[in-house]
Amino acid sequence: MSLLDALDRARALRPLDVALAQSLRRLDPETPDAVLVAAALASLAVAAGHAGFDPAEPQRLVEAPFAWPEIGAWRAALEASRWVARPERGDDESAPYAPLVFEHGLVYLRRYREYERRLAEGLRRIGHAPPQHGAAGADAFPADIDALVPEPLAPLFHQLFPDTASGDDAQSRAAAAALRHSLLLVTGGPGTGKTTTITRMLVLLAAQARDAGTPPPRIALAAPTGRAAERMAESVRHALQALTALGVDEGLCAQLPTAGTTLHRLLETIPDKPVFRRDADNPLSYDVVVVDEASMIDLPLMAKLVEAVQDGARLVLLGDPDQLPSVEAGDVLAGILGAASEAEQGKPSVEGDPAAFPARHIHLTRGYRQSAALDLVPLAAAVREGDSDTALSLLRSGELSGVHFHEGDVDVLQSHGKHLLAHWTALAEASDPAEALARAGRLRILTAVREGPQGARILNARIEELLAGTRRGSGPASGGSRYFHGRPLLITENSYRHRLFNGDVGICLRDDSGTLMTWFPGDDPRNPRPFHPASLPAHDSAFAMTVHKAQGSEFDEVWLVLPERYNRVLSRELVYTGMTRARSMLHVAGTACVIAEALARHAGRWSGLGWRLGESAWCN
Ligand SMILES: Nc1ncnc2c1ncn2[C@@H]1O[C@H](COP(=O)(O)OP(=O)(O)OP(=O)(O)O)[C@@H](O)[C@H]1O
Repeated sequence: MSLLDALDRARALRPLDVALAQSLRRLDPETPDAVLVAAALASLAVAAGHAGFDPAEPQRLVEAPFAWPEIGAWRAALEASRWVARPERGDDESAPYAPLVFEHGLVYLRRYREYERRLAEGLRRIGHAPPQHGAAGADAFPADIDALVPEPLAPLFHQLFPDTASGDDAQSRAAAAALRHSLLLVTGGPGTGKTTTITRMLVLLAAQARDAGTPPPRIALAAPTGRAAERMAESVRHALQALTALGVDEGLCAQLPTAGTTLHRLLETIPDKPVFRRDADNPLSYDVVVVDEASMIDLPLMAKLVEAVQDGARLVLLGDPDQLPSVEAGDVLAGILGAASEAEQGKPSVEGDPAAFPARHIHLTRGYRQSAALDLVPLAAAVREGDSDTALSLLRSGELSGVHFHEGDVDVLQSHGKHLLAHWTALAEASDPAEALARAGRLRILTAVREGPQGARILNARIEELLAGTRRGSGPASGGSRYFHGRPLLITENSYRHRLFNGDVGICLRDDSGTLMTWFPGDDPRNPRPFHPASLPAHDSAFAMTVHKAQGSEFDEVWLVLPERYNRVLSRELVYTGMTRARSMLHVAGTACVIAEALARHAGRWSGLGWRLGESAWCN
């Protein structure tokens, strides 16, 4: 039996992966099995979040033991195949007749290789163009931040960044760099001031335009999910309030947008098409595009975003590189950051050097949001570094304020049901939908997986049962309907018609007439938007949700529930992302063994973006 058939029989491949390989076999029955298997695995790799597949490590995709081709022979078969293109240079378009590309050790589906190439090209285009708004051209990192700030802006700069004088204020450094560079990456953990810094930078740009007598910069604030866009806009509004309180010119502050949008909305989706209205031929009419939660953006979306940024505009990407990468083919942020760091270390100046990747990367480390109630910093650092000994001893010590470890607890509903249930029953007692939504955000169970006893699906079903038990006898309307007063709902697909997006959470409540409606946050937090449950896009209960779905959200109290046994979705990024969703209290339930196994695993992805953006792309 061929390896392809063996993999298919063992259900190691998806039907789509097998269909791709079989179509190549049909078109050319002489196609070697090794090439067919590589095609199927390149397709499977995309579903697992990779851009391509490395034939040197097939077991990273398929754990079960198979007789994989010897790597030298496998590469030789790929190189000789008519189905496999081998572009000479990283920036050459690959031949359209070949469905596969073998490049820099990775086998790609052509479409994904092209996304990577187009993304690299787009990032270079943006980075190399001097920004139309603001001063262009600069030394990389002079010791004196003031040297980066044009003279007339200096007083405002010091008003916005009073700590600049200390010389090591990363926030002012980021803003000063942003004034001069078109492509800026600002990274840091939660609450390190990414949004605050960028808001101040945007005020500087507005001031610069005003001084120059040019129109104010057109600014877009966007994020991959509706919830993340909303949170970002909220942070911008807070930052602006703080600035006006500091005496910063209100007229300048008023020029900044105070609403965010999803990337899909920004780029303007076309129903049932994988392309957007906004693209290279019809670019976005913004001078500055600020995108939050960049770690969540997958390769195709990032490629399309970058292509739609007009010449001379700025692109500012904000994100936390230690969070989970996007579910879809990605780890795009990691690739860009890798190349940006190399560019910084290797080159004193990027101007005029076409080979260097022209991005500025500032990493913010000082946390400003830390609530006195939650001491997460040392634990998050140990998790990020994969140091399970330290993480476990911190968890066990009980010394971190607000952090509770329920070691070995595999059923939090059994052990802490009373506390948890009290929270959910209180949702039904809220005086109005806005209050109920605010209460719903106070506590959330986050799971690593969807299926299994510690998965979101079973936990939600059990919680519904428990709540039905508490409601029994409280009136005829409390019967067995899936939609009951006080049930929080999680939207699981984007619906532009409803303005509801994957990850949005609403709550079912009866209105004044007794009709059960589902309420979702609106533009005005005091006025949630009601929808009839039957009209909603795909949804689930939201008592418990996966860490993946919770990306971009925060809750006062998080219960991070890990599976009893190791599961391959576990990684240090997943644990870090789950923990850092907590604002004031974190509970971790799981075994030491599973935590150690999770922290040993890095959710890294196969991607060629790093080298493509680096110099090697130009001499491949
Ligand atoms: N330099 C500063 N001095 C004092 N407070 C600050 C400073 N920078 C940020 N903050 C405060 O820290 C909090 C978090 O800031 P901000 O929302 O900008 O962080 P963030 O990195 O964007 O967070 P997240 O990743 O959660 O979106 C805000 O309350 C903000 O006012």
